[in-house]
Amino acid sequence: MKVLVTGGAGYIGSHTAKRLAEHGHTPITFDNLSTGHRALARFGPLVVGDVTDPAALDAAISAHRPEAIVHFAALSQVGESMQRPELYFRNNVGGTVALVEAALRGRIGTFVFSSTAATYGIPSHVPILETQAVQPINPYGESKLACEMLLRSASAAHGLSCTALRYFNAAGADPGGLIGEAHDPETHAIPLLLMAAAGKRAGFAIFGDDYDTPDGTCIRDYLHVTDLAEAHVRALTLSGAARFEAINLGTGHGQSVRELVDAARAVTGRDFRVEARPRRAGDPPSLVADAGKALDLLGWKAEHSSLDHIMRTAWDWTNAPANPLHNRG
Ligand SMILES: NC(=O)c1ccc[n+]([C@@H]2O[C@H](COP(=O)([O-])OP(=O)(O)OC[C@H]3O[C@@H](n4cnc5c(N)ncnc54)[C@H](O)[C@@H]3O)[C@@H](O)[C@H]2O)c1
Ligand SMILES: O=c1ccn([C@@H]2O[C@H](COP(=O)(O)OP(=O)(O)O[C@H]3O[C@H](CO)[C@@H](O)[C@H](O)[C@H]3O)[C@@H](O)[C@H]2O)c(=O)[nH]1
Repeated sequence: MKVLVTGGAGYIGSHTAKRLAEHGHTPITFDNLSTGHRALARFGPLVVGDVTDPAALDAAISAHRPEAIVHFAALSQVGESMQRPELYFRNNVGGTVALVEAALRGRIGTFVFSSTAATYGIPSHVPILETQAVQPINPYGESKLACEMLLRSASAAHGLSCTALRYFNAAGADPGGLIGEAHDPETHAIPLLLMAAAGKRAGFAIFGDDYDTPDGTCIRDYLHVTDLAEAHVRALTLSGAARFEAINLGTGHGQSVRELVDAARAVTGRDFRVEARPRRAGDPPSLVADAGKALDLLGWKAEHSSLDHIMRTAWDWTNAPANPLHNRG
């Protein structure tokens, strides 16, 4: 199958493109390289373009004739979204509107969308089921929820088959050392910890140690990016016109920020400075997936997501020559 992968030059998109190619599919990456890297788009053709640009989308679709779309292209920093909500709605919602319209013009019937646990906001129950209320607490989560609403309606109106995958925390890197997480600036806990271990940062700040959790720090459900990639390939096989599903992708187990610190020290064998700072705005205390629906519908469960494997592969990637950020301070 030919699959248009928007955002395929980014972290999760590049791992999914690799997995698609391993399954015999052809990923066509469509990316504006705003936060992605040309070097990560190495598993099929790369079209440089913007998802908010209908003409660029039409040109890519008529040149490559994809049968399905996997849509990763988005801005995804919660803090930035609080400062510049209009940018997040324009890029994330505007891009998804343009892409749905292009899919309809190009008669592409299958659409897989990168959604997020941020759609739940502060959950009333953990682990979180897909039936729980979606009440995002920041513009990033709101923009993703708006996209889900469009996809649900477009599915009913036009017979599109749409799957919104609500990721919990993507982490780790492909063990081959050629692709991984390369955000600049980096805001995610695991790469920041490993940059501190590598001496590229002065230390690591824990954002809040006074939460109502066992050790006072936030709990998240960390999922290896190769597990995440496999779920997308399976989602493409879900069929049925006018079908919309929102599916959690997580392990069902949570880890605290302090547990991350311990794992980073154990895997790297290095010590680094760690200090507690005030809470970061917009951080829910605990986000853990109930991943039962993914098992039922996709036959998928996390298989490579031990914290040790996540940390080891992320550490190898921190030090890999192919990492676009390798030589930066
Ligand atoms: N990283 C996580 O833990 C996580 C968790 C939940 C959801 N997500 C979602 O997964 C997706 C991928 O996240 P990521 O961590 O790989 O981010 P990333 O920044 O590495 O990848 C996003 C890619 O999209 C591209 N892009 C952005 N706007 C574009 C536009 N208008 N046109 C074309 N390309 C554009 C960027 O250049 C980049 O290559 C995003 O939609 C994000 O919201 C990520
Ligand atoms: O320097 C840091 C960075 C993070 N954290 C904490 O570490 C945890 C994880 O933070 P981070 O890695 O930034 O991920 P999240 O903020 O949980 O967000 C990720 O996971 C969400 C779904 O759970 C997605 O919606 C987002 O796109 C994705 O970035 C949180 O409790 C943070 O407060 C720190 O203590 N210090």
